[in-house]
Amino acid sequence: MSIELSGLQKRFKLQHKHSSKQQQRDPRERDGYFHSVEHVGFHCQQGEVLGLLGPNGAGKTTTLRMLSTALTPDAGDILIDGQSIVRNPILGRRKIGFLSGSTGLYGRLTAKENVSYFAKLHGIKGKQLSARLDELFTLLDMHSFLDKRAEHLSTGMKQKTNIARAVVHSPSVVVLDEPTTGLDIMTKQTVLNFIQQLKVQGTPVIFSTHHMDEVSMLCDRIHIIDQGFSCFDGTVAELQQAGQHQELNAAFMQLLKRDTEQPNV
Ligand SMILES: Nc1ncnc2c1ncn2[C@@H]1O[C@H](COP(=O)(O)OP(=O)(O)OP(=O)(O)O)[C@@H](O)[C@H]1O
Repeated sequence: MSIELSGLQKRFKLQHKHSSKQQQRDPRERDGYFHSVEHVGFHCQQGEVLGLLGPNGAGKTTTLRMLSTALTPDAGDILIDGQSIVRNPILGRRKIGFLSGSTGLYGRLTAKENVSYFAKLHGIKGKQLSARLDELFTLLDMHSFLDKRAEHLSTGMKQKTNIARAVVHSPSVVVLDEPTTGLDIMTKQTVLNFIQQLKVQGTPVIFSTHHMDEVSMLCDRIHIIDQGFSCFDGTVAELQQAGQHQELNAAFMQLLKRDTEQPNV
């Protein structure tokens, strides 16, 4: 099981014309388009957890949305076990479990009904369904709120339900966009343990984060995107070396500083 992204590009047509020359322009705004992702590529193998890092607006969510097939790349390809999910998005939806920041739950349905509903859409039923639900509800510690309607769930309960929903069909690859944002310490730990469990099972996991503690705890490799470009790929030790700091936040900032000073390096 492996996933490989190469030469990804995505631009969005701008609605407004940028007028004043004094207004500071983002270098990615050109020819009436905003070039969110200019050149991004990385891979993730079986049993590997890849942390996707980058400053706000770098292009992480746009990249992950292409991975989830919600957006079609303008250029580049995404291969799962050698098969293109850009050319075959239905295959992509089956193979990838995607948690986005804005995944909505059906407010009138309970947590359990929400997850079951998505399982049934993937054709899971009967004993297989009950076993899978039970496994996920235990791993994500959801039993205490399964019968509450989604509209009455707390942020953490909603996030656990969203994660269960995203992975209910046992996808080959799991992609999580900032899975721990807004969670309390215990809920965050449950989510991190869940990612660790996926790793143990051999499922490649790609997740975006701004938290270096999660990176050092979980990630086999780190991929950094800056201003739409892939600018680093390596282990935690390699990031420390490249950024000339043991402390990961400092290494990250040093690396980006150097990267903006020498854009072609
Ligand atoms: N539909 C769109 N139209 C125009 N610009 C867009 C669109 N979607 C994203 N962008 C721009 O692309 C850039 C990258 O956005 P993206 O959400 O991928 O960043 P990010 O790395 O996930 O940031 P954050 O860490 O803040 O979540 C941003 O400048 C954003 O404003």
